[in-house]
Amino acid sequence: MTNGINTRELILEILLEIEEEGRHSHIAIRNALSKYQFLPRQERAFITRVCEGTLEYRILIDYIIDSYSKVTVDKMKPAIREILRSGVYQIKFMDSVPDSAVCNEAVKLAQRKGFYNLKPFVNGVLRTIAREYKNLELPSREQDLVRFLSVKYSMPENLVNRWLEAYGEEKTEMILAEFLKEKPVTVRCRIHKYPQEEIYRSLTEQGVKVTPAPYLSYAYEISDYNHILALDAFIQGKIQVQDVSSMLVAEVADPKKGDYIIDMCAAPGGKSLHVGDKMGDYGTVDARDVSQQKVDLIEENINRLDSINVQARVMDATVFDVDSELKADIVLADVPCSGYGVIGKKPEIKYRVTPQKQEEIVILQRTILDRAAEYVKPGGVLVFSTCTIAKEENEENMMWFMNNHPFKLESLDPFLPQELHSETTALGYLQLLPGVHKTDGFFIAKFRRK
Ligand SMILES: C[S@@+](CC[C@H](N)C(=O)[O-])C[C@H]1O[C@@H](n2cnc3c(N)ncnc32)[C@H](O)[C@@H]1O
Repeated sequence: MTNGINTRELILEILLEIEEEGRHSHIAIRNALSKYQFLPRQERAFITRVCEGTLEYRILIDYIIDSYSKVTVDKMKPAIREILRSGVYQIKFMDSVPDSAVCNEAVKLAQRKGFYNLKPFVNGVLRTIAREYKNLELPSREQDLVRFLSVKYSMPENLVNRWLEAYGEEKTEMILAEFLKEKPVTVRCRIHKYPQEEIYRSLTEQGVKVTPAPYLSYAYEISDYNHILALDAFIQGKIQVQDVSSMLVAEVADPKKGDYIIDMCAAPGGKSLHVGDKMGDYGTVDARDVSQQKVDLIEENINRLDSINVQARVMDATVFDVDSELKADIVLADVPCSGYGVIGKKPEIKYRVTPQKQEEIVILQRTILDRAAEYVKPGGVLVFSTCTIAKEENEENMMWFMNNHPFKLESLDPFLPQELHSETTALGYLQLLPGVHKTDGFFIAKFRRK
């Protein structure tokens, strides 16, 4: 309890918002924490870790609970289920909290939420688990590889199956393990405007731990700070939060001063602002997204970065815009996708995509690619990207695009660091896999109009 706020209750509220109302975890956590700005850093870190960890390890946690509880997780009331899940997460993964404290807090919370009768149940299940979980065996790897990987790495079986098929056992296990590792935040330094040493100094003077990010010299990984909104380098628009994989899009697009660039799906503006920066104060980036709410996010970033060559507007990328026909030097199609590449940062994604939704996503992506193709001027470039590792959204869409539009793939190698060069990058595309590469899962293909 701090300043009248009960930490466990806040955790329960956040988890219910994510599980019951379908809110994205990072948004639910951010909203809750910004309501209670006065919470000390340690408490904020605890709340964030328990919420993220409970979600990340949900399948393993449910396997543990179901092994010791008479009532299975799927039959429990949502609040009791989340109290138990977050309790098991703390017992299994957080040495800093004594098991007895976890049990006591969970029982008190159940009572406060009106489940007086269930106090003995919560107490019994958690105390048994605390005593015995170390003896519990995982499903047998030899008898059922998919189930084993699913429980060990908390990944739904259908996704494990698909990745085993696409990438084989070794890479799949690397990907699964990587998703569970904690990730630092990556930022792009706006070196065209501010010397990198000045940015480094500003961050470290505020106590931030700064380390070089992989692949790009102007990217840093930052940690050990309370709130990014309080960092001078952020407030002054000297840095932009962005994964290195996403920064590679602007590298590959290779804009020239004065280019006209259409970003079909731009919010919150990461790639638009990056290509804008690469053109100095020249050229125009026409940053579009489907709703005013999304465009507001782009505008917030344009204002913070004081960018003069990026303009945001509402435009549905599936609808043909006659005024854009054959006009753009570069079109960015960073299409909506299943997001499997960023499961490490947004763990709820793994529980949400169904086969039907997967098919709908591919149809939407192809519609946007059809429109994007129409806006590229002869000799111009289309960069297609996603933050997923699903083949149907990446390589299969790329092949489909080549068969249906007068474009050819173009090598990415001149724009990528040597260590990312491969047979496919020489052809014109790159599939980044978490654990195999040092970034989120991400796909980039570069096409030039014939
Ligand atoms: C992967 S995100 C884009 C990230 C962005 N390019 C960046 O680097 O910050 C995909 C975006 O597609 C947008 N979107 C979804 N459907 C769309 C449509 N029909 N037209 C335009 N944008 C759409 C979503 O609102 C979302 O902002």
